[in-house]
Amino acid sequence: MVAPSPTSTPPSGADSEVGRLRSVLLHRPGPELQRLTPRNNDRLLFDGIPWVARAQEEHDAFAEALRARDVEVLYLTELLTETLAQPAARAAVTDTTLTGMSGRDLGDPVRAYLRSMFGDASPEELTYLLTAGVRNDEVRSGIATGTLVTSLLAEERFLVAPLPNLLFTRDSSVWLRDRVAITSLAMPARRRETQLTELIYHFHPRFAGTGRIHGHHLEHVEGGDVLLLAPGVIAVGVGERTTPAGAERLARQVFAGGLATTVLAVPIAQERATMHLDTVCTMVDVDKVVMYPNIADTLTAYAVTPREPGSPELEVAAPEPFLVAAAKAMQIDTLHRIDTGLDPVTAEREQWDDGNNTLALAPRLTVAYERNEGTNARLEEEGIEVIRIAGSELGSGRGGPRCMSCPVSRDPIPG
Ligand SMILES: NC(=O)NCCC[C@H](N)C(=O)O
Repeated sequence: MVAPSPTSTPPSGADSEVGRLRSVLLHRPGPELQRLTPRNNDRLLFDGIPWVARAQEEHDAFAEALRARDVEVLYLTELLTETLAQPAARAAVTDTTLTGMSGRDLGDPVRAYLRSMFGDASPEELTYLLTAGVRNDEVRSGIATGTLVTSLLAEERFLVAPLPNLLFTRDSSVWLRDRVAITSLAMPARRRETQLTELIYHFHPRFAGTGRIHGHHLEHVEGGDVLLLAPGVIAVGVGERTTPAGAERLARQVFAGGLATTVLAVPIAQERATMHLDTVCTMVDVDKVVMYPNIADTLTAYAVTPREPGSPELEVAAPEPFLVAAAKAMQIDTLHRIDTGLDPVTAEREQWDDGNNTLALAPRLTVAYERNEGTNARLEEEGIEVIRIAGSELGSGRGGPRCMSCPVSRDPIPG
């Protein structure tokens, strides 16, 4: 059994996008990516079949770039394995994986077989089963009783689905000040991810005492839609993933918890290219965003505030241009915009390749994919230091440095 690591520094959470990054949760791509095939990649939300060894090299270089700037890197699978050393955690994850919606297609004999497979597995093996999934042919040969499920389902059909999008740790939890929000993912291929993040935050000693909000069973909210524009000001994209009801629920919770005073609900097109707000806009300084110019002039925001301090009733203002509403809520004169690319075609290409999806390590210091040369050059012209990373394979899941990271501790921004 793996002993849980001792509680080190309790996470302080984050109240901005650009405060000095101290600790971050990543997921090194692993065997779950080996499960992608040309027949299932669309359903599993990948645009192609990544070369896994190269994706791991790219990811290791990303993690090393963070460590070189004194950022602590936590790995999701390590935390999960440590969590699974606890019998209560194993029991909880076995139930959520094999019963309810996730286990709906199993039938009793297969469920019982998988239950005993999970029960016999070491924490490392269980982590593997939970992330890489279990295919029918991996069960069919071992199961003793006759079952229609293993007989009729195709060999390559997953009985426990693989989770290739674990790579994008941004989406499955988000820290709001010292509280962590367990999100609720909209796409069926990703729903189980938050069962795992919820398990880690609930059971791992490192997070003992951390307050949690939201939950995987509530209205859809994805972390890629949540931008901490300034302390107390949160923008929430509402589109393909986060629903209006999700944004509304999150607003109520952050107001009730004293975590924010304004939430800006930002409608974004319900398309794959703009699946999250952080695919079109991320912060690179306390008053600067890198933004997709083709939508910059039409993006709007509805400012949501509590009707009275402490009241669960909300006041929803009329929509305003996003940059105007954001600057007003942040109490600054202007939220400056740096465009992705100089012309609409370069902008569209680089937006698609996650040129907007940057991860700030501090004000004016950001990590970006090297391939987005136009955008990176513009960032540097504006005084932003860009740490370039390779992402030819990582990018096949359509996510950049921000999507691949969940900040667990950031310093407050210097006053
Ligand atoms: N915040 C993000 O934009 N995350 C990227 C998620 C990509 C993943 N393949 C998905 O479609 O959900």
